[in-house]
Amino acid sequence: MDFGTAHGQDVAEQAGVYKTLLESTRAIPWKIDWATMRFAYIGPQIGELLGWEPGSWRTVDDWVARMHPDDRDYVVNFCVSQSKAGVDHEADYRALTQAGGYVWIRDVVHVVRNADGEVDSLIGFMFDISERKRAEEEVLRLHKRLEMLSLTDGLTGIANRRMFDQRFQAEWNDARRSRKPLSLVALDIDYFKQFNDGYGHVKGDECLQRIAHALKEIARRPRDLAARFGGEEFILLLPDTSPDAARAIAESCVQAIAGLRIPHAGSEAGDAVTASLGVGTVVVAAESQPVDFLEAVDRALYAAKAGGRNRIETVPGTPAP
Ligand SMILES: Nc1nc2c(ncn2[C@@H]2O[C@H](COP(=O)(O)OP(=O)(O)OP(=O)(O)O)[C@@H](O)[C@H]2O)c(=O)[nH]1
Repeated sequence: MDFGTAHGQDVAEQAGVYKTLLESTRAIPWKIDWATMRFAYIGPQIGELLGWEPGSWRTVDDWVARMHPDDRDYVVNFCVSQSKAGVDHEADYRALTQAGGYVWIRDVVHVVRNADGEVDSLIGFMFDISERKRAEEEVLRLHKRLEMLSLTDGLTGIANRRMFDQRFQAEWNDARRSRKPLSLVALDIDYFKQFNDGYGHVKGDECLQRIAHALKEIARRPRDLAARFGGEEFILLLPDTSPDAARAIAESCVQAIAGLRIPHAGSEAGDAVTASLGVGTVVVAAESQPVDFLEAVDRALYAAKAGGRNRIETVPGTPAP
């Protein structure tokens, strides 16, 4: 019996089994020779996944060239430094397909050292993680949407009280640093209870929507914000806005609402929908509080109500422009 041949056959058979195993998994095996930086092997599955034939993967440059440009620097630097240090690692990146698309890959890399402890080669597996990435992106998208919804008023689609509170605090802090005037315009629809009673809640909702839309058109500078404060009350946050400019914006609100000509037979302030407004401007001092300013503007609004409605009142002591 020729043991040598039998042993040789066993080894060959075993190698065949391993090759079949490697090439029938969904993960794509590969090997790079460290000295030459050439692919010693890449599984044929790569052709199925990316469209590039196995033979076209010659050197690491082919790998780098077929990576999304935005991922390239980070992934290459990371993999090279880990490999040089002899540390096993993994990296996620988008691989270019022959058709011009991208597939998310997780590359899991093992650093093989020779008897002297020097890096001999890299072997690894590429996994197609597109599904997982899609799921992650979907979660992120839903999260952003949820966050946006939590800051938006459901009826009118403009900012809600929560968003106003956040932005007001941020602008307050900014105004304190910059010493630039910060203005608020608070607006409450007149005799809205009678409107609902006379025309019904659906028309009431429609009225709120139209007014919200008009206010959003007025608060149009990038940092301005029109928000529904609650019920039939709205508020405009106007950073870097002088008392005169804030007053002019309040007047625009009055005109815009008049321009909508929403009939309101039950109003004692006219035969169309009107609003009462409070306006205030502050140059923020170190010790002053946003809530005090907001309350002062709200008091001006109620002074406008008490004064007969369909008018604008200004917070007393509003600083000169
Ligand atoms: N249709 C509709 N009505 C609302 C909504 N939110 C608040 N309201 C109504 O707004 C009305 C507010 O009434 P009041 O607070 O008495 O104020 P008003 O009738 O406008 O009186 P003045 O503000 O004093 O002129 C109530 O009838 C609420 O039901 C809403 O989302 N949709």
